[in-house]
Amino acid sequence: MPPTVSAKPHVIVLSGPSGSGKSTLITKLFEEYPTAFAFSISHTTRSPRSGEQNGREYHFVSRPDMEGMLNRGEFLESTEFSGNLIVSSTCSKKAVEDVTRTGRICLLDVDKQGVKNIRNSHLDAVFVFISPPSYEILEQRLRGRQTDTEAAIEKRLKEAKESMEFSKEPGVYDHIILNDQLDVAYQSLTDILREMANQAEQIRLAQAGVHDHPEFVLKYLEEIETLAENVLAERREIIELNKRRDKLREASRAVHKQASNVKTNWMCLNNNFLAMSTRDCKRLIDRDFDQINVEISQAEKKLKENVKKLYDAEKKPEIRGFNLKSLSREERQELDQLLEPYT
Ligand SMILES: Nc1ncnc2c1ncn2[C@@H]1O[C@H](COP(=O)(O)OP(=O)(O)OP(=O)(O)O)[C@@H](O)[C@H]1O
Repeated sequence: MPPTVSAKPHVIVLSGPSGSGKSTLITKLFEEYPTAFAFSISHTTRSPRSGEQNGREYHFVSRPDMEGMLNRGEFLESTEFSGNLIVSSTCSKKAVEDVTRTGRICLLDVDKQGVKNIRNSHLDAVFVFISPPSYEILEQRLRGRQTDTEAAIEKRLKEAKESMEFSKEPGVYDHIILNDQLDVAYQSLTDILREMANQAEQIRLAQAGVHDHPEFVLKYLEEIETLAENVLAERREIIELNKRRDKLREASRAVHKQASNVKTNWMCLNNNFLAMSTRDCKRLIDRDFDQINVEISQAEKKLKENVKKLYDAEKKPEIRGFNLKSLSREERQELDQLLEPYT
């Protein structure tokens, strides 16, 4: 029997000033969860551009049809570009349903008016505001992107002020994510969305009917295998780094233990033997030690992330346990001193 899960619609409304990093975060989200999220397809009264297909980039509709839909209240929000009489809607109710029915989480990237309209629409959604660290940094990012004219930047900055004020109103947003360090902001976003993404995965699995679609199972197993291989590779890397650190530790002990009148040591570097003063030897070993400690903590962090991805895919609960970290140079020196009488 395929798993049974509630098909509760999942919708995320993402909003924030232009340049606050919505697209950057969404791109990362699609990379990590390639199938869990999707945008709804908007309706527009403009004509298709070359290469655009009806129902893929947009639902292309006539102005009277669009007005009919607007009058019947079929849109959650809409925007009118008055100059050329084009009406675009980022989300018709049906377009949202088309996404959620497939078990995917529907992402809506809307401005503050869109947020207001959707809040009033009784749609069951999570509202997330992406905030830049400051107005000045927002300006720098908009300029750095090099996609807008000076006039467009001025307009975006003016609107940013309004939307940042709006975000402070109580009851509008469920979460406000400060996008200062991208990784930290992304982590906050995925903390909010992970549970929803996992549920969406289960809904899709249930709807795909695993018995009727063996290719779905195969794809899932391949995904698990790739994630498990990443975990193994990272573990191997940590073992190798630890071996190198043990060798350095031995070398450090040997240098510290030798008689005080020994001034020169032979160091083996990449198959070459070099004569070095004891001071330089110690300095080199300490530097390598610090470097390897950094590499080990980075590898351990990556291992944790890879294990988490694997567990997420397998729907296992998060592991909680010891948080082992490498000894600092000072801690190692103290330990060496303590162990001195026994070595
Ligand atoms: N945390 C960050 N640190 C530094 N630069 C960032 C960060 N987040 C995003 N950026 C950069 O800021 C610029 C604007 O980001 P992005 O295009 O994702 O914003 P946006 O909110 O999607 O804007 P729009 O609504 O106009 O599409 C991009 O050049 C992006 O690389």
